[in-house]
Parts: sequence; C-alpha cells; structure tokens
Amino acid sequence: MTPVLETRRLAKTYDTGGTQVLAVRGIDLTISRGEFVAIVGPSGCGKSTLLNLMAGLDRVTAGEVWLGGRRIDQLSETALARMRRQKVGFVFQFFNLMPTLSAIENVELPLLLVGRHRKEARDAASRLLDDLGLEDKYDAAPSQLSGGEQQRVALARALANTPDILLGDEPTGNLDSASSREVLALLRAARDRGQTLLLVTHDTRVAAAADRVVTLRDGLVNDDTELQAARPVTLPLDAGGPV
Ligand SMILES: Nc1ncnc2c1ncn2[C@@H]1O[C@H](COP(=O)(O)OP(=O)(O)OP(=O)(O)O)[C@@H](O)[C@H]1O
Repeated sequence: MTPVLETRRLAKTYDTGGTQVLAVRGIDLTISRGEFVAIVGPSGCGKSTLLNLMAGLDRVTAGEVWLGGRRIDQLSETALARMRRQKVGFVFQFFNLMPTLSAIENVELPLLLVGRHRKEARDAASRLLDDLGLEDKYDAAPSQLSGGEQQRVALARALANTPDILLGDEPTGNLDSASSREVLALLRAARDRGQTLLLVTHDTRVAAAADRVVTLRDGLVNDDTELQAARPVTLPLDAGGPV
C-alpha cells in the first residue's frame, strides 16, 4: 500500500502564558492510499491538533509530516497553501462555506484557484453537485440550505480538486441524524471510488463506517484497529436506510 500521509514522531506543544500543553506527544501514523481512517478519543486528547498538523494548517513542534512522498512540515506558508489547494480536501463541522457565494460558486472556487478555466470549473462543479443530489440548489446561498445540504456542498467543494486525501474534523458534528446518515453514506461512496479519507470524529457511526480506527489518549496513539471489511454500503441519499 502506498502511503498518502505519514507522520514521524510528530509532536505539538502549545505555550499558553507560561503553561505548556503537550497536545501531541510523538505520533507515528501512516495513512495508505484508499483507506478510510477515523481518529477518535476523549475530548482534549489531541485529535484536532493532529489533523491540523497533518494538513499543514498548524506548525509542528517536533517530528515530520509527509504528504505524497514529500516532507511538508518545513514548507513556507505560500508553498503550504499551494500544496493544500492541490492535494488536500477539507470538511469541517461548521461547513465553512463562503456566505456570499452560491452553492455552485463555492464548489468552483478551488478549481478556479488552481487555474482551471471558468467553463471547465462550472461543468465539474455541476457534476459534483448532481452526484451529491443538489442539482436543484446550484444558485442557493449557503444560508438558504439546510445543514445537511451545506455539508454536501462542502463535500463537493472538498472533492473538486480530486484531492490525494480528504480530511474532516467532525464532519457530522453539527448535523441531525438523518443528515449525518446522508453525509456518511456520501463519504463512504467516495471511499468506494478510491478516495483516501481521514476523519476526526466523536460520532460512533462514522467510526464504525471506517476501515480503521485510531484512538488517541493524552496526545499518543492508544489503539490502532482495522475493522472488518465488506460491510454493506447504503446508497447515497437513502437517508432512511441503515448506515
Ligand atoms: N491553540 C491552542 N492553544 C493552547 N492549547 C491548545 C490549543 N489548541 C488545543 N489546545 C490544547 O491541546 C489539547 C488538545 O486539543 P485538541 O483540540 O487537539 O483536542 P481534541 O481531541 O480535538 O478535543 P475535542 O474532541 O474536544 O475537539 C487540549 O488540552 C487543548 O486544550
């Protein structure tokens, strides 16, 4: 299996007014191509910190982060931003859509930012929104969409650049259970098409849908378990069915 994302003895210490918080204390983790990995653990164990370090959104205190065979923890801010635009997709708990842009403009944006032509970006964004069941919501503003619809737009945006890895911080954390099921089914459908996924979650259903669950405790990996393969996948948007 080819590693997509790898950490080596990764550590992060926050200094808060003289007090040091050891948020991540030496983590070795390898995410292989095509894996769906959930990171779980009690509040404050370092999940979001780890994800942010792996995404190059926060600076490491010690250790290394490798993405697609390239060491990224020492890159400049400009190089990191370019790397994120080209290689990483993000979904967050609070969707983080641009409020003044329509659904389709939100999905087009990452494509335009990497220099794709307007027509090409529009076609790709339409296809993604159609795939996620949002064919009648192209022109809606985020504020006109339900939480589940906003997260589907965010997912379309995250997948627009066919990222090497999709990173999520509590992607179902702000959704009702029907919308969570929809979003989870879409995440699993992305995995079934070969998308690599790494999600931080408190949601046991998200963890149960993963191929592998990494449990953190006090800034360290406490457990790393492969789950049984071949669980049935609910069709996307079949919100009523089991996931
Ligand atoms: N910017 C920061 N400055 C100082 N301390 C921080 C900062 N961010 C996180 N921490 C601390 O680092 C530790 C790990 O936090 P982190 O947010 O990574 O945990 P988490 O497992 O994601 O928690 P939760 O499940 O509640 O989101 C906690 O003790 C937290 O208080």
